[in-house]
Amino acid sequence: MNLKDYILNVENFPIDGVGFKDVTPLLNDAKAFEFAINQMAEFVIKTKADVIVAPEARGFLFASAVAYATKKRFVLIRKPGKLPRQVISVKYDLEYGTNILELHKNDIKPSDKVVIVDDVLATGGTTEAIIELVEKEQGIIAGISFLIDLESLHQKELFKQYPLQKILKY
Ligand SMILES: O=P(O)(O)OC[C@H]1O[C@H](OP(=O)(O)OP(=O)(O)O)[C@H](O)[C@@H]1O
Ligand SMILES: Nc1ncnc2[nH]cnc12
Repeated sequence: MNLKDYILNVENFPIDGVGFKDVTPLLNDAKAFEFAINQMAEFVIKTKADVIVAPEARGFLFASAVAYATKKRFVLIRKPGKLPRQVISVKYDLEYGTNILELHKNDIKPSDKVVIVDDVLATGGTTEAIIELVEKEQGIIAGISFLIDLESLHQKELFKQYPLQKILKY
């Protein structure tokens, strides 16, 4: 199966100059979604991580399915004001704007082995923010899995110090 057949490029969304990778056709196809989740799950098992961490909103779609498939704990990273208990926060830059991400305090325990799952790697700002949040809680990054890598938007070596999965490259 060629998963690229299920990713649409939408020009000038959400702002002029951005080529937006729309993953909804992949989610709309049960076999394509299963195929993608199985590849991510294989990678997550190899990392021997204890915890899967992912950012809202699209990250949740993939990470919760991978957490279910691998029987791993799932910890949420959310945009500001969404998590009800005490949080730690970081600010970061996106391909289209800036953002803040938050993690519930104590969701990650010291020495937890953490794998980050997300749909798209663009500038890497989101993932860098997640790494900062995890490391503030003394978690250890055991791997990072992306469905899509937009290679022109970041340096080639980005995150190479970690076990890294990039299923589709553009
Ligand atoms: O590598 P980066 O430049 O940080 O970009 C990648 C992030 O951007 C998208 O999320 P977005 O913040 O658009 O939120 P959404 O999932 O709620 O649409 C995507 O799901 C990644 O999390
Ligand atoms: N070009 C893009 N397409 C889809 N998601 C993104 N997140 C950041 N940049 C993106």
